Formats: sequence, C-alpha cells, structure tokens
Amino acid sequence: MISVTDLCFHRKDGEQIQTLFNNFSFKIATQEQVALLGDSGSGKTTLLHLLAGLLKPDSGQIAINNEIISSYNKQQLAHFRRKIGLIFQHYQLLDCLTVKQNILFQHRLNFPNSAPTELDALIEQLGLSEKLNKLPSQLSGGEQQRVGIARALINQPKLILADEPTGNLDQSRSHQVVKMLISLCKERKINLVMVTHSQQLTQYFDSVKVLANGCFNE
Ligand SMILES: Nc1ncnc2c1ncn2[C@@H]1O[C@H](COP(=O)(O)OP(=O)(O)OP(=O)(O)O)[C@@H](O)[C@H]1O
Repeated sequence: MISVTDLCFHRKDGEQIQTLFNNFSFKIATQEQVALLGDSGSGKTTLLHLLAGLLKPDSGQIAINNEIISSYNKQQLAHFRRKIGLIFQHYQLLDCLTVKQNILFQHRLNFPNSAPTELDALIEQLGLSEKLNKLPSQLSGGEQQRVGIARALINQPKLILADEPTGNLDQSRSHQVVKMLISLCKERKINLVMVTHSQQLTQYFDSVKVLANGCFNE
C-alpha cells in the first residue's frame, strides 16, 4: 500500500523555483498495478523518485507498506530500497557482466549471506535460459529489459517502480514485456507503478493515473 499525504516538492533551476507538487495526496492499494501517464515534464519521474526514497519531499508524508519513508535518514532509505525493485528505460545493465551476473549483482550486495530462492523459475518465466552467459551487448532491447525485470524481481520486492521500461522498444516487444511484467507481479502479489507514454499499454493495468498540474486526473 502506498499512501501519500500533503506532498510538497519543488525544484530549483538557477533562480527559478518550480513547484511540482503542492499538498498532493493519494493512495495506491496493496498489489494494485498502476500505469502512470502524463505530459512530458509533468513530474512522473520525480514522483517515482520520491516513492523510491531517491528524493526527499519538502513536506508531507510518504508511507510505503506502513514505512514512513519521508522521515527516514539516508541509512534507513538505503535499507528500504533493498525492498523495492527499480526498472529503467535504458535498462542500466553492467556491460562487462553476463546476464546471470547482472541479475544477481544487486542481490549479492544486498543479501551476501543468502542465495536467491527463485532464480531458475524467474529465468525460465522470462525466457532467458539460453542467454545466461551472454553479455548485454549480445542481447536485443526486449531481452535486456527482461534481464532488468529479473534483476528487480530477484530481491522479492513488495513494490516495483518502473520508469518507461518500454521507451526503447518497438510496439510488439513493448506489449510482450509489459504483459510479462504484469503477470509476474500479479503472481507474486507485488505493487507495480509504471510510467508510460503509451495509452495502449494501459489496458493491462488495474488502474491508470494521469499526472497533470501536480495531481491525478483520473
Ligand atoms: N535534476 C533536475 N533539476 C532541476 N529540474 C529538474 C530536474 N529533473 C527534472 N527537472 C524538472 O522537473 C520537471 C519534471 O520532470 P520529470 O522528469 O519528473 O517529468 P516527466 O513527467 O517524467 O517527464 P518525461 O515524460 O519527459 O520523462 C520538469 O520540468 C524538469 O525539467
């Protein structure tokens, strides 16, 4: 469950102050799959970064699964981020590591003493079994994003935040990747918030929220 109350956030650009959110409140139910739309510059990425604890609100409260992350210090936020999965438009895979090493890299840093429990099942479900020893440069865009999804899911997060994960993919690959992501999240009861510019992709989600002028036009 995501609960945001009276969120205020502004950005400074030189002398200019841009108010992105002014007393913005909303809730996203546990396990809900949300597509987040909005014009360029409306603040979608900023909102995702606030939910991930990568940015701190000026005021207001952000609670994720009963953790009030808006009052966390840096160390608490670093610990909190181990419990969420992040998926990026440009995949952000490490070029010199194989597919398998990329999937496991963060898990090994976060949980050095525990082996991932569902690596084989994930690799199978994401159709990556034949690709484990390949480098990212030897994969298609869709395959690279499936590695990004496996990397996010391997830590067994309760929340996945995805920022335009299909922004670099053609239409058919986009649908394939989103359907896969949604089905994996539903199976594992994971909350998903995904930024997209594609109206067509929203058909797979439980709800669609459109960000404009610092709030949702539902
Ligand atoms: N690091 C930054 N410093 C100053 N202003 C920023 C910074 N990052 C973003 N902004 C500004 O904040 C506003 C919201 O940006 P954001 O990236 O959240 O929008 P978005 O809805 O995700 O856009 P897009 O769909 O184009 O990715 C924009 O006006 C942007 O110029």
